[in-house]
Amino acid sequence: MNEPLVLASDICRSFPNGKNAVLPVLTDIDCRVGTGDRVALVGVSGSGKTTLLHILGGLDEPTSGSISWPALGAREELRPGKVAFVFQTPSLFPALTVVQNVALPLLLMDKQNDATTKAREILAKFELLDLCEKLPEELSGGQAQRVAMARALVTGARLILADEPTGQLDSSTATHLLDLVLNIMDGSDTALVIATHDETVAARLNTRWSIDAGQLRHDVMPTRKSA
Ligand SMILES: Nc1ncnc2c1ncn2[C@@H]1O[C@H](COP(=O)(O)OP(=O)(O)OP(=O)(O)O)[C@@H](O)[C@H]1O
Repeated sequence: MNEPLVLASDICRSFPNGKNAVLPVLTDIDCRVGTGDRVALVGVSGSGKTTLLHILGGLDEPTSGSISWPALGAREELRPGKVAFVFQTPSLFPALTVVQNVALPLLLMDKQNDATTKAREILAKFELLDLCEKLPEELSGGQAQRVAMARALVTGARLILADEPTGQLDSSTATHLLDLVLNIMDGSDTALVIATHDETVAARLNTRWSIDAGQLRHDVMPTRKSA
């Protein structure tokens, strides 16, 4: 059953824009993310992809409209256990090793006992076991994004929101990251929403949302198998 994780209705988001002016970014947006969904959120730079992801994950609130998380609970209960973010810019803690970075959300959830074991398990799936004791500064961009993805998946969150996770990677590194993510999530109920400029990334996901001039268009794509 495709259970609703996020329901957004008539969402508008505007920002102050100089004296007495506002910048409307999102206008009357309706959307739903259900269990197991794989959504590509596309749109030109500045179209509002990050803004929408932040609203869907409860990091930001709409100016008007309503949003709820029927299967997840209240906004303040979403993170880190139920909703996980992968940010556009590097977000690993520089003083923590790879395995410590990935274990961190489990520690925040008071799951100290098996945090390191779980972190190592997910790092193995991302082909990163040999980098466990490295610091973020010792990683390539592609390795760092794999660690960030591993950290998002380690808690068993039911919704992963990834903001251009491949945006700074070359195409073969980007493809490898996406292959790993889709294979690891294959058959899982966890939903994935990826904001991307990259049409090859978007083509790998079965639902496509595009933002243009504040409006969200929904295109359902034929299901594609991960490589
Ligand atoms: N906190 C803020 N205050 C004011 N304006 C903002 C704020 N956050 C976003 N904006 C504006 O909202 C618009 C949409 O920004 P957003 O980052 O959501 O776009 P995007 O599609 O994710 O862009 P990119 O692909 O370049 O990351 C931009 O014009 C941006 O300047």
